[in-house]
Amino acid sequence: MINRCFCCVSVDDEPEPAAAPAGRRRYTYRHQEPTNPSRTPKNRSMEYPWEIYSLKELLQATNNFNDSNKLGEGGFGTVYWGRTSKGVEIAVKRLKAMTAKAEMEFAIEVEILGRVRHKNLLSLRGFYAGGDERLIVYDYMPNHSLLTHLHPQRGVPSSQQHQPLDWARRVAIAIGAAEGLAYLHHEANPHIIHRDIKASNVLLDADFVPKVADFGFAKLIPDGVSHLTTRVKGTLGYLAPEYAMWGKVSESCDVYSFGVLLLELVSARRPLEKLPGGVKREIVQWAAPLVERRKWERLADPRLAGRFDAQQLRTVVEAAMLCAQSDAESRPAMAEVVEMLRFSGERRTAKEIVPVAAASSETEATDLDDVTGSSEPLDRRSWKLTKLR
Ligand SMILES: Nc1ncnc2c1ncn2[C@@H]1O[C@H](COP(=O)(O)OP(=O)(O)OP(=O)(O)O)[C@@H](O)[C@H]1O
Repeated sequence: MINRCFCCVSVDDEPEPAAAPAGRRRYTYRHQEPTNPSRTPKNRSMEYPWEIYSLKELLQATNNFNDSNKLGEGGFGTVYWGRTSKGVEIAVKRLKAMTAKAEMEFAIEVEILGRVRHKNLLSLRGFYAGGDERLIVYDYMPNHSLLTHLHPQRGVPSSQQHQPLDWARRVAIAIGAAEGLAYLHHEANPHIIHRDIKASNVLLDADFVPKVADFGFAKLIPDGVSHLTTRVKGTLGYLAPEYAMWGKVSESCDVYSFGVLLLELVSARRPLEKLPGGVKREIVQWAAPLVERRKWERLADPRLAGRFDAQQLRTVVEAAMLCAQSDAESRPAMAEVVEMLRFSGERRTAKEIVPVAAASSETEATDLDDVTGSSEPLDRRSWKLTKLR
């Protein structure tokens, strides 16, 4: 059900709350995010400022939604770059068609983004809703989505493809995105499940600070409810098994998707690969045997050419594998993931990172020893052991 007053939209698409409040863990993770008092909101009834734009203003800003302003296209809309009369760069998502589904996405996005603010979440600047036109205005992210930095972009000449992200940047992106998600799960009130965590929904600002975006599929979780049963939305390759099969959605579905995203970030492999013969392989299936055999270096993006911190890589991959466990109950909470990743990020500064390619080929011959030797079970206990080493 959508309440169509967009300054107090309430959204509820066919939830069936399955109450299991007993034993629900509570986390005290807090981010330090001062709101900017210098901004004068047009809407003072909201905790966070956003504006109701006029159509004229957004037409002017985007040069009448000119094709040359197009940033990209998603399932529900096309996104355009624009500049406001005050000189601010914006991204405007224009809904393609006024279907009930599209309007639902619009309402959810505006509702959720209007109530959250965090350095790692894409900020809502405002919206326009009139006639058949639905427009959402965001901060413009000059470094586009993480996806464009990990995989070659179709139709883009090789000279214009992004340079590979260096290791320090990848770790910082992992930590930032985890913090944004932890805020949604543990701090936002009510808690929010994103439901579509993937590389194209992590945008990068001018300093490559990651911003989790695209809340069109998000769910608000009433207090005391551990999961909801709902129609499956999201993207193949990132879906937690219990969600894909039974539509059971909880914060741990996001944790699973985040695990897939971490593996993608480290390896630059697609979450779902088509093997010769048409068989599809998930990134977790690709990574698991390498993790079991402790072949950490083989998990790294070849374009890094060995320039990564091997210990840090191992910690990030371990965190990813914990997140992407098929048993939802065994997955860590995002607050724990943040802790694991922060620990890995603090281990070394970028300057200390030395190429390990030579070292990895040297260790190849002795790698087999690891299979029977010092391998520990990969669980939270093993992560704690790693941390203590
Ligand atoms: N604030 C922004 N700044 C810069 N680029 C953006 C911004 N918001 C979206 N984009 C770009 O616009 C394109 C379309 O985004 P959109 O969120 O509509 O779809 P998507 O995430 O690519 O696909 P899907 O609909 O499956 O989620 C993406 O390439 C994205 O990188």
